Amino acid sequence: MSVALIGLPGSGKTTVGRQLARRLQLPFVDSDHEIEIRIGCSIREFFEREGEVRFRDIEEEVLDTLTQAPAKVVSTGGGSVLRAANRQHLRERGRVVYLKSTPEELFRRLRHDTNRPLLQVADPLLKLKNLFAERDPLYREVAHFVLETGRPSVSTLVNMIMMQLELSAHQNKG
Ligand SMILES: Nc1ncnc2c1ncn2[C@@H]1O[C@H](COP(=O)(O)OP(=O)(O)OP(=O)(O)O)[C@@H](O)[C@H]1O
Ligand SMILES: O=C(O)C1=C[C@@H](O)[C@@H](O)[C@H](O)C1
Ligand SMILES: [Mg+2]
Repeated sequence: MSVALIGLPGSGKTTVGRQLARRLQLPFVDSDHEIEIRIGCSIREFFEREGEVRFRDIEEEVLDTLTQAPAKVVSTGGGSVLRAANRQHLRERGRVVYLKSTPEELFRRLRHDTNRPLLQVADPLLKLKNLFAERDPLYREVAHFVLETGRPSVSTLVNMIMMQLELSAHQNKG
């Protein structure tokens, strides 16, 4: 069964997803990366040229494909939960882990980053606070497990996810 990681930009979906895939011996796929292959340019460029709605259409198609067999670890784009179709595909077709981070923590991590289009604004911390307010309820709705990313290292987070997955596999059997 596939595992999808969801959360705000910078919450660690790609970093944690890669290590988790290694542990589970499953292929790792980053949906943003798949989208960039498909559009033939960076997401940032595409956002500027074609706008967000076109981007979300392509994201929906890519997620529909990635949530189907074969099993894999999927690190999703931060906005993947905005569309109901994506929420349904993610939740019903696999296990979903929400990497929950505070806006302040993300701001510290991403201050110097220029690749995340939504954060190229005058006040990125305010933007992160707004994104959190809008999306945290959606992430929680979709997730089977929620992990706070504040203190744990990446490898601790991976261990915690492994434990949750094993626990839920046992519960499903019993
Ligand atoms: N648990 C953690 N503790 C400390 N730093 C972390 C942790 N997880 C990720 N990071 C760091 O935060 C930054 C963002 O991580 P990453 O690129 O994996 O986030 P993401 O969720 O994939 O972001 P995006 O949605 O924009 O693709 C990276 O520099 C990464 O090394
Ligand atoms: O949070 C978002 O809406 C986004 C996050 C990135 O992962 C990309 O998917 C894109 O930049 C949009
Ligand atoms: Mg990523």
